Amino acid sequence: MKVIVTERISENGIEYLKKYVDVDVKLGLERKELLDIIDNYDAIIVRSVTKVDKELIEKGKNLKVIGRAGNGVDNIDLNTATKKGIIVVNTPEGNIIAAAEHTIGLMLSIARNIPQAYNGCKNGDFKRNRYKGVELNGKTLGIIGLGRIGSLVATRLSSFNMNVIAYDPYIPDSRFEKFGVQKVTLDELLEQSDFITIHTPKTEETLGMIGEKELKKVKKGVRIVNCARGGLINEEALYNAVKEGTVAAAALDVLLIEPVYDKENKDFHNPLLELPNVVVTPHLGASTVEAQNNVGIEVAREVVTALSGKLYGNIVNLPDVKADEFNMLKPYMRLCEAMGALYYQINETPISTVEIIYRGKISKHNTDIVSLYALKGILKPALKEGVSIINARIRAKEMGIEVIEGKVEEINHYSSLVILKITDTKGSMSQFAGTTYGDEIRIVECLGHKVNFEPTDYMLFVRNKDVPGVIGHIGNVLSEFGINISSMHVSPNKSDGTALMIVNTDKEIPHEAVDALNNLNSILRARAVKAS
Ligand SMILES: NC(=O)C1=CN([C@@H]2O[C@H](COP(=O)(O)OP(=O)(O)OC[C@H]3O[C@@H](n4cnc5c(N)ncnc54)[C@H](O)[C@@H]3O)[C@@H](O)[C@H]2O)C=CC1
Ligand SMILES: O=C(O)C(=O)COP(=O)(O)O
Repeated sequence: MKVIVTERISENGIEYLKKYVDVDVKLGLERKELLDIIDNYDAIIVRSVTKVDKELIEKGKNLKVIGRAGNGVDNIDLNTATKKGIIVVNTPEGNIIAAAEHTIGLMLSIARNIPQAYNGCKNGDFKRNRYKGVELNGKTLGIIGLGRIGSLVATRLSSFNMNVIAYDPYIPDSRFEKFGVQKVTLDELLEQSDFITIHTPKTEETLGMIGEKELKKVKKGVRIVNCARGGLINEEALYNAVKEGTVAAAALDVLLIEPVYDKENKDFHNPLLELPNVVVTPHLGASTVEAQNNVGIEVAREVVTALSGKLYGNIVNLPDVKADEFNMLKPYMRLCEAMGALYYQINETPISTVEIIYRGKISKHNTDIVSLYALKGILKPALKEGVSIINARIRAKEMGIEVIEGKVEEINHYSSLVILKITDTKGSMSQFAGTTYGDEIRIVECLGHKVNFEPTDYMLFVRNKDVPGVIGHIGNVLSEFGINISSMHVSPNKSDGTALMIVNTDKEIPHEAVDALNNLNSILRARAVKAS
């Protein structure tokens, strides 16, 4: 496996990668050079500069993993990566302390005019009254986005005796309580805060979320910090608000358009830099020895794990599963993939709805990843290599399939059961249900029949007349092709005189054998099927 690293990550990360894969560290590549060579690589590792956009991903024909040595993934086209079944991993925890501490550093800087005073000193200006600042003590701090970094800032600045309020519509009240932060609306935050800091990711929704309209609502003299992403606070609106004096000062670690770091940037210009009370740092939030050691080694581990096909860890485009929960869910993943795989092997009609119902103990777990395996199983016979668990949900949606998931704690007989109800476009429903015993998986209901079989790679599904001698006929045909039966399950349907027979065999059943079976009078329909 070959991995390209396009931005500086720590040596410990590179050393780790070298133990498992071929690594090319190519810093400062021009965009065109990267586009030309990307198809040589199975994985790419970047920080915030390399734009892993649609064009690059599409050129990376062999890409399986995109690793982000850091937190924000807005430089990666997640949609295209997901559609292509490429795993995107990041290191969301490794640099959050660094980012929180930098935020606080910036806040103190603009409270006390430290950068300006330092510059003044360098130029022989010791006039203290020019740099009189304000204290954080007793002031109201408004945090937009109370996630990992926002909450670190909250707890640290509470000890400065700040009154901390926050706006974050996506988290439960318990998170505000946990950090001793008052939950407010965005308008309340704007109206009440003496200091505002923003810690949301950059998304379509958050880009420009603090604009002209919002800056009209702030307390006069507010100080604002942005150590998240450039443009979350509209730069033109901020410029005007600082110029007018509504905003007393701003500190930005990030800009909407950032020059390429570590290169000369003669053309770089941003009007905000002309304002004496705006302080800018060159995206330094994650630049500490500790944070870079953390994210370097973490990204290396994540990429190696993902390349080896293990689907847990910080996978951005998969549900969050920890290694121990992943191991516990593994048999259910196999079970659901196998149950799903049966549908298109024994039906032709396109699907309109897939219902996945988790009953019993399994219902208490986060089963999102199990559902992805069910969808992958269902779509695999139709899409072959074009579907993976990364893109299964998108592919299902593209095919017009509605996916419904349900959980019911109550259960009889089994400790856990997963039920798969697949409704086709003509309105008929095929139902499968299965359970696990330790690592073993069993399908216990199939198309209205109570059964009990292990889905394996070589199986025969037979609908036959429920008459004596059919088992012998099937045995004879298979033996003519040198195929051994390893187990057999028969489930008669008393009402119509037919039976469903599931036969597990020791090798693949060729077309000729299936044709021979279908020619038997007692057999209504025989199909060779696979569990995956
Ligand atoms: N300057 C730097 O070097 C660094 C910058 N960052 C940036 O910081 C961002 C935040 O990082 P984390 O705290 O780890 O992310 P996180 O995902 O833990 O927290 C983000 C929070 O923002 C909230 N949020 C999302 N949309 C919102 C909206 N419209 N209004 C209010 N809240 C909203 C979410 O509910 C979540 O609680 C990253 O996405 C990255 O862009 C991260 C590390 C270093
Ligand atoms: O981790 C993040 O989101 C950052 O913004 C840090 O970016 P960097 O890796 O220092 O280019």
